[in-house]
Amino acid sequence: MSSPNPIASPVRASNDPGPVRVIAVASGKGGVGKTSVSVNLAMSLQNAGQRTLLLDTDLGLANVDVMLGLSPRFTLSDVFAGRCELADTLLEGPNGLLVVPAASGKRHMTELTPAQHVGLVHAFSQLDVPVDVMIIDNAAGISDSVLTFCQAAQDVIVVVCDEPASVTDAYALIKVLSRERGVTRVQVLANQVGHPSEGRQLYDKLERVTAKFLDVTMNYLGAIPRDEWLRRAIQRQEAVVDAFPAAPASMAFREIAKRAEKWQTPNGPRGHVEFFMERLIPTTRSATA
Ligand SMILES: Nc1ncnc2c1ncn2[C@@H]1O[C@H](COP(=O)(O)OP(=O)(O)OP(=O)(O)O)[C@@H](O)[C@H]1O
Repeated sequence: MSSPNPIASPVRASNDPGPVRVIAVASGKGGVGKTSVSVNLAMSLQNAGQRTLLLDTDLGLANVDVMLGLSPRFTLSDVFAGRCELADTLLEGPNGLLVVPAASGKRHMTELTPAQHVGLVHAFSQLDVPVDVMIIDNAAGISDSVLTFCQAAQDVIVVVCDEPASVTDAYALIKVLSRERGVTRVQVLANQVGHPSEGRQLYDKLERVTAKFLDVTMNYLGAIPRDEWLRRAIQRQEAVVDAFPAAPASMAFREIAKRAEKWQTPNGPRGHVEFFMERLIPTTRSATA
């Protein structure tokens, strides 16, 4: 197997971390900016002093590592193939951000079997790194994997943009999460907006229809402007918050991160998977072992 990964060695801080906050980023429709949101939100939280782990679960079209200019030696696909341990995949990104990369182009891997899900969450329970926040960058669509990761998270951010398909696909995702997976709260983030009011209008559109048909609490998280600096940062393989901190998108991401930091971690686990995910942190592990 691999040589020992320095990041994966026990580096637990002496102060016990609180429960890890798990935030899933999803969108329904592809290409709305979900990975850009995941990367920049994770980076903003890390820069604000939250020890953050960014998990790329998009096994079909992974690109978190590409966006951050990282060169994975192992990816999640290797974990599933038994070629390495989860700890071997851990990469250290800018400012100490931890990244678990997925593998691009493995279309057949986009759907995890229930056993692989259990294996993954079990592998997370074995990780011995202190983390305050875990951001999950999901694949587009409404696959079982997406639903499971969203269900496992304490908060779900649904990214929308100003395209009719984005709003209808976001609604379809929220509907399944609410009706089939017991998700009761959804944060909506509008991306690529031309004007702040555009974000609010998108949210209102979505909220009207969810209020009518679904039993789910919606919250407007805010908007990220359409920003040429973000595209340039992608070309430089950096998070825009690091490459161009004064860019409008960077300022918006920092605001969103501040809001996310204030979210209350629920007292009890929502479901079986969340129970295991919470074992990511050592204190809970000993309490639940
Ligand atoms: N706020 C923004 N301003 C300008 N361009 C943006 C913004 N957000 C995303 N983009 C553009 O949209 C493209 C797609 O973004 P991204 O890869 O983050 O989307 P995605 O939803 O994760 O896609 P996929 O579904 O394929 O994983 C980016 O390469 C970038 O050019």
